[in-house]
Amino acid sequence: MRTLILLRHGESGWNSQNRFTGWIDVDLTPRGERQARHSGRLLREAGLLPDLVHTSVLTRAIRTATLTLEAAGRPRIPVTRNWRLNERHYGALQGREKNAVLREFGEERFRRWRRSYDAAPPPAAPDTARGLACDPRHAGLPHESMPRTESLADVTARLLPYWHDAVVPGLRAGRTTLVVAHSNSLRALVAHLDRLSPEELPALDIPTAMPLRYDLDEHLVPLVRGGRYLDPEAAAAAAAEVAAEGSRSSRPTR
Ligand SMILES: O=C(O)[C@@H](CO)OP(=O)(O)O
Repeated sequence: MRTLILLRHGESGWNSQNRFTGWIDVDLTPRGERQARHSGRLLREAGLLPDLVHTSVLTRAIRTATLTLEAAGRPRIPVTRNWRLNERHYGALQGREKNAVLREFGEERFRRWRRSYDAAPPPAAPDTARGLACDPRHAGLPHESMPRTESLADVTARLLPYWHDAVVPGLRAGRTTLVVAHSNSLRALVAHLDRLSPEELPALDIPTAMPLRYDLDEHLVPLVRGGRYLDPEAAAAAAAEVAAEGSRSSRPTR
């Protein structure tokens, strides 16, 4: 059996302000830091100690991984970072308040942009892609392929090569593997593992900083479809909050 743990970063500044974030590099709030440490304690209590870690190149995932590993008592294990685990590029919606986007474009478009498989939000301005191309974190991503918006299908297409080339070998070698990423890169990964259909995808919401355990057979098929959250009740409540974004106001950052 192989064990994979999926973890969305803790609350970021723009999560608390209810803003679309995407590739914008927003840091954790103090609450997000506490959530990350709590995730580490949950791992330790469950005796689920990672051997390998993969994160995106975004600060909120990198810092969540660091704080989680410290609290789990595994601060020095190998961590690999790659842009392919980044959040979905949310195009021109990045930085905008979810409530305002819902009011401006209506429920149906808002839902399609957030949770459908194939709809991409309107693209960001071309100069944003030029800025990303200069960032050394995206070395290996050709300038002309730098995204200006992404659907979940696009995220799946850029994520799966990393899954197969970098994550799967560790799992096959029997290493307990932690992947610290984002709402939509993890939705893409869960959809792949659980073979979710495009019709099942809209109902999938990943809460912040709730470790999700997948035990996989030798073909990397989950023994339990959907995996198991280490704290299932808290995860269900937090996932319902994510689903309701757009209709909630921002949260004070403490
Ligand atoms: O804004 C984003 O980048 C993501 C995560 O916060 O939003 P959503 O969960 O709505 O896809």
